Amino acid sequence: MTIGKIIDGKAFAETLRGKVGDGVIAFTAKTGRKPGLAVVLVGEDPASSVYVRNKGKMTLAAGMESMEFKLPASIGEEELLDLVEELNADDRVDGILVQLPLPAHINEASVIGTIDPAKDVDGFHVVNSGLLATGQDAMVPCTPLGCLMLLKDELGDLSGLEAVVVGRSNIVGKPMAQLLLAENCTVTIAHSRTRDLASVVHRADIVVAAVGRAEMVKGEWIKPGATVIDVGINRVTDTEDGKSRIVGDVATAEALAHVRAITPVPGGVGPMTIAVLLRNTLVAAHARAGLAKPEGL
Ligand SMILES: Nc1nc2c(c(=O)[nH]1)N[C@@H](CN(C=O)c1ccc(C(=O)N[C@@H](CCC(=O)O)C(=O)O)cc1)CN2
Repeated sequence: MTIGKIIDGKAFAETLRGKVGDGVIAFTAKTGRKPGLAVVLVGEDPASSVYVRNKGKMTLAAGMESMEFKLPASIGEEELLDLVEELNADDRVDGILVQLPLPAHINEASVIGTIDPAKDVDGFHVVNSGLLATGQDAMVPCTPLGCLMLLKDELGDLSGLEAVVVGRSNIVGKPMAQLLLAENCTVTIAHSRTRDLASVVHRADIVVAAVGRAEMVKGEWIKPGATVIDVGINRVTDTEDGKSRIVGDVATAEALAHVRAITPVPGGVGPMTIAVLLRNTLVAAHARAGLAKPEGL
C-alpha cells in the first residue's frame, strides 16, 4: 500500500513569514515607518487568547508594529465600534483584525462592516468579499488564501481540476470556492446537508474540508490521488485516557491510503492563517503608501 504525502504547513508558513520579514525591511527603508497591525480581542476565550498572543509575537518577529486591544466580554457594541473607528483613522495602523468569535450580544456583521476595507486584513468586509467574487483585487481571508498557496505549491496549475469545498462559512468555505474558481477549477460547495456527500467528495481532485466536525470526511470518500486540505480544528477527548487532542475534519489515518497529499492537523493549514495575516498587512501597508504590491508574496 502506498501512502500519500503529508504537506508541511508549518514549514511553508515559516518560509512565508521570512519573506514577509524581508518585505517589511524594504517597506521601512522606503517609507521610514513600519507596517502596523492592530488586533482586538473581546473577552477571554482561551483559544482566541492564544491566537491573539501568537499574532502579536509573530507581528513583532516580522519587524512590524503590533497593537493589541483587550476588551472585557461585557463591552457594548457602540464602544467596540468607536475603537474600530479610531483605528480606521490612525495612520500608523495598516491592518485591523477583530478576533472572532465575538460575544453573542455583539453583531459581528456591524463590527466587520465598520472596518475600513483598505485595512481589513481579514478580508471579511463585504467590499472585499464582493471584490473577490467579481475577480477584482481584494484583501483575501487568510485561511483560504493559505490553503490556496499550499495547493499551488503541491499541484502547480489548478486549471480544470474538480474541487469540492465542504463547508459554506463566510470565513473559509465561500472565499475558498471563489479562489478555486479564479484558478479555473470546477467548484462544488458541499455542506453538512448535502445529499450523498460521500459521492460528491469522491468526484474531487481537490477536497477542502472546512465543516467543523471531527473526522467527518472518511478515507474511502477520497478519490485515489486527490489532494486534501483539512481546515478543521476540533478538540476531542480520548475515551481511554481522558486526554484531549486536536483533530481535523478528515479521518487522516484512513485518508492517507487514498490521497496524493494531505495537510495534517495540527501543523497544516493552521500555521498558514497567521503567516497570511502578516502578508496581508504588508500588502495593505504598500497600498496605503501608494506603493506597488510587494513581489513574490
Ligand atoms: N478575525 C479572525 N478570527 C478568527 C480567525 C481569523 O482568521 N480571523 N481564524 C480562527 C482562529 N485563528 C486565527 O485567528 C487560528 C486558528 C488556528 C491556528 C493554528 O495555528 N492552529 C494550529 C493548532 C493550534 C492549537 O493547538 O490549538 C494548527 O492547526 O497547527 C492559528 C490561527 C478563528 N478566528
